[in-house]
Amino acid sequence: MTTALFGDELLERPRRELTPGAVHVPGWLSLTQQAWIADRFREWSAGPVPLRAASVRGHEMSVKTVCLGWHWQPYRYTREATDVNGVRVSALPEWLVRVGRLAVAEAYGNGPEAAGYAPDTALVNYYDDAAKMGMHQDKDEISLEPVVSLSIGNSCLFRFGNTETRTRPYEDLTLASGDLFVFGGPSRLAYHGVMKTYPCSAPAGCGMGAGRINITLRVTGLEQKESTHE
Ligand SMILES: O=C(O)CCC(=O)C(=O)O
Ligand SMILES: [Fe+2]
Repeated sequence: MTTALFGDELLERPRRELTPGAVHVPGWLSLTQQAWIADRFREWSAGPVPLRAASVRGHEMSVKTVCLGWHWQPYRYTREATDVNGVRVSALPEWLVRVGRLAVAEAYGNGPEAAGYAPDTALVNYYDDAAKMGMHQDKDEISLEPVVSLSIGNSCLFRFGNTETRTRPYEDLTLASGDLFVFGGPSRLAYHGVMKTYPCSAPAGCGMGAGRINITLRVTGLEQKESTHE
């Protein structure tokens, strides 16, 4: 059927600004880009700091995370993964900084904000079929520059709310493989979470046979330079 070949996905899921500064762009990454990033994910997962579930008050999160540039642990950033193996995390690759700039340009237009966007960390989350993430704010960064989110693999039910409470008003939307979501400006500190993922929903060719990955690029606002003597 040609409707499978030329699907209505993008018509059904138009690009949209949910709240001021929060922009969802479905299908932003091509399948080739997704599969290439999925390969990088498998490399990052092996170390120097392996993919792990962070512990919050003694309980492991269901999501597993590997970090680049800065290591996130509840609720701070360090260069060394002191809660895992004490080793320094890999540098944030230049190509991800570039993807971040392209993403901000896509969301807000190709102006000075995009040109000056300089993420210094990436949190790469892996969700198995049971994993979810409760409503939270991304507020361990000093900077209020936008967060850029990229999703690959299975779709999820993403909840994006308001800056005041974990509760309504919020909106539920699907983040599918290849989707871009940028939240900045008045929405930068909005509560958000992943209610569930949809097993077996990943498109063929995206590079993820199972599970979902989400990469968030962020500006920590911590020291600018990586020290050069290490
Ligand atoms: O997986 C997602 O789409 C969101 C991840 C997230 O909110 C986070 O890492 O802080
Ligand atoms: Fe978050």
